[in-house]
Amino acid sequence: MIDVPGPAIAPPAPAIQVSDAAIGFGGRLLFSGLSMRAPGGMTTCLLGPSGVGKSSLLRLIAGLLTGTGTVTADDGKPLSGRIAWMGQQDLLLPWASVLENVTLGVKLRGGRVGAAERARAMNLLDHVGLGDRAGDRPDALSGGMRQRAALARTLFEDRPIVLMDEPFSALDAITRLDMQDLAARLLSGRTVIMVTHDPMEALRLGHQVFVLSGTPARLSTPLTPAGDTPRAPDQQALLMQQGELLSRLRGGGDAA
Ligand SMILES: Nc1ncnc2c1ncn2[C@@H]1O[C@H](COP(=O)(O)OP(=O)(O)OP(=O)(O)O)[C@@H](O)[C@H]1O
Repeated sequence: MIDVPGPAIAPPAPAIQVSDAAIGFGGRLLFSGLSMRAPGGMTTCLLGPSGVGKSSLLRLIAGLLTGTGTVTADDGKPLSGRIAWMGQQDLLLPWASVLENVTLGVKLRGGRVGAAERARAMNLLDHVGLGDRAGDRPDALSGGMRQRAALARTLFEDRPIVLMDEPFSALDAITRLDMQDLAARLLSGRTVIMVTHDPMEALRLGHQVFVLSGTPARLSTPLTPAGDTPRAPDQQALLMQQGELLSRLRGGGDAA
């Protein structure tokens, strides 16, 4: 957890268990009998070909999509209210300042943004390197800065579970590496499930990496890269695992 002023320390992040999940649209089954565990306080990455059902699985976990099966936390408490979401589009309100965007959740819940909330948001903006841009409108920021603002907004919600759907895919390669470093640092200790198209991103950030593939889709046995995150992209072991993931993505991988 990052050092932010606030009344409470976030409790330990729970593990998430998906059991026997199935989703279909218009008579087409994306997957069925799918089970997956995302360990508490760790990052689980999900790769797979376009259209296989990664976002649908993430939305099912978020409770945004109805399917069958169960999604539970291992502490026995409901998931509702404990999940923050970050997607590919930053969804910043163009007429609000960066600071107002970060604290938006308070207003959406009918609350008032007071000095404590502003201080916490400013602290987060400092952490993502936007402390001096708090008063700017989002259209004055670069794409990378906007994603950093979106990350600050996600962190402001201070939820133990963070679901991320291709959060960095719109960024150039270098900005993306920087964002991965930042995310690994700031999301440490939370239970994160991240959908990405980039095997190296998954290997840099994930404590476990699944590939979802096939029709209907199945999950591979997870890869579990060694070492702390974010891992250096030029590690020999990571490059070999990248090859393994690419082969799984092309359909040659194992399915659990
Ligand atoms: N609400 C919906 N109604 C009907 N079909 C849907 C809906 N949501 C997703 N689909 C379909 O389900 C399939 C899987 O979509 P999903 O977005 O989960 O895939 P994905 O693996 O995340 O793809 P991508 O990597 O391209 O984002 C697609 O064929 C998509 O058109």
